[in-house]
Amino acid sequence: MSFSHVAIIGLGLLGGSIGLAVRAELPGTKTTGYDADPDVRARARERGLADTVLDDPAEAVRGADLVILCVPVGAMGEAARAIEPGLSADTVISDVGSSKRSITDALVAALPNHQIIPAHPVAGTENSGPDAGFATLFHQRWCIVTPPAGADAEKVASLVDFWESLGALVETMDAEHHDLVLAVTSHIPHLIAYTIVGTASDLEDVTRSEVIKYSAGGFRDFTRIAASDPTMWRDVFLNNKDAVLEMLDRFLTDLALMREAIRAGDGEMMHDTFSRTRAIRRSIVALGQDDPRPDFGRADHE
Ligand SMILES: NC(=O)C1=CN([C@@H]2O[C@H](COP(=O)(O)OP(=O)(O)OC[C@H]3O[C@@H](n4cnc5c(N)ncnc54)[C@H](O)[C@@H]3O)[C@@H](O)[C@H]2O)C=CC1
Ligand SMILES: O=C(O)C(=O)Cc1ccc(O)cc1
Repeated sequence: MSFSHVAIIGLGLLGGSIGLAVRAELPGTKTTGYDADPDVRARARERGLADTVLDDPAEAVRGADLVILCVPVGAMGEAARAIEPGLSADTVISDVGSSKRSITDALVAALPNHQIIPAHPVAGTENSGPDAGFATLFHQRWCIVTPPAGADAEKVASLVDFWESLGALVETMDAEHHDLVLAVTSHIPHLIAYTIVGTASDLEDVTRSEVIKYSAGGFRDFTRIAASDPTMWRDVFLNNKDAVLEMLDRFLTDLALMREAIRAGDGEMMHDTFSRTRAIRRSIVALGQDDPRPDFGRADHE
């Protein structure tokens, strides 16, 4: 069964991209949308991020067979409560949040009588808001679906089909495993970027203009990630606390080993580690999972 009416709650980067992608890839599917911010709703109408943008969350989901919540992780429960009056009994409720365990709990608590099938398209940029979305965001990107125990298999299959239609590669796993994997592949890298850019800008003997001027090195890549939305990332760390702390402990142990290698002049240890990590990068490139688009990450890229 394919979905005929998709409602999108939150019309920023992810919600806007879903709306544009549905129009491009599933032209027979109707989209409606809502955002809590009236300025975002106005911009979403101008850009046509959904066929119809409504001023009321319950009206935005009325008649939809799939609702996708595209709001910050910490706002999922509130957004779910606001749509409840407009839902039908068999509407599938999904989301795109970057962590999964706490969102699943919040959605099940808010909508205990509905089919909740959370998902996380591992696709994004450092840009946010209604101008940031683009139709090809999900092409050749993983989307991880995390069905809770007892989820309706047919509805899970429909959600998998939906994401594949938007160009994504889909994997299913449980929410706990998702949170652990994403802690190390996404959440901690963002934490490192936020921290190193903060450290550099706090240095008293390096001026701000020097930080900007000489940022052509590895630092420049960190500044892109450190420009990501503060509300979104605050919510990720508040909601994936256990997995992030577990992976952060491991990372800090490895960082301390690296500090000791530098202190002891242990070039062999450094060379071994850097060779291993270079091989990881090369296997990612060989799998075609780096992004060949030179301007990927820019909202105006299409
Ligand atoms: N930015 C990224 O690269 C990625 C983000 N995600 C996840 O997607 C979700 C959305 O992120 P973005 O689209 O980047 O954020 P965004 O900031 O571009 O858009 C979020 C929108 O939600 C609206 N909103 C907030 N609370 C609301 C509520 N209660 N009801 C209705 N609208 C509400 C905001 O006004 C905003 O327009 C987050 O949960 C994030 O973790 C997932 C993959 C990638
Ligand atoms: O822009 C980047 O480098 C990202 O890492 C985008 C991103 C951010 C959050 C996610 O949950 C998934 C992807």
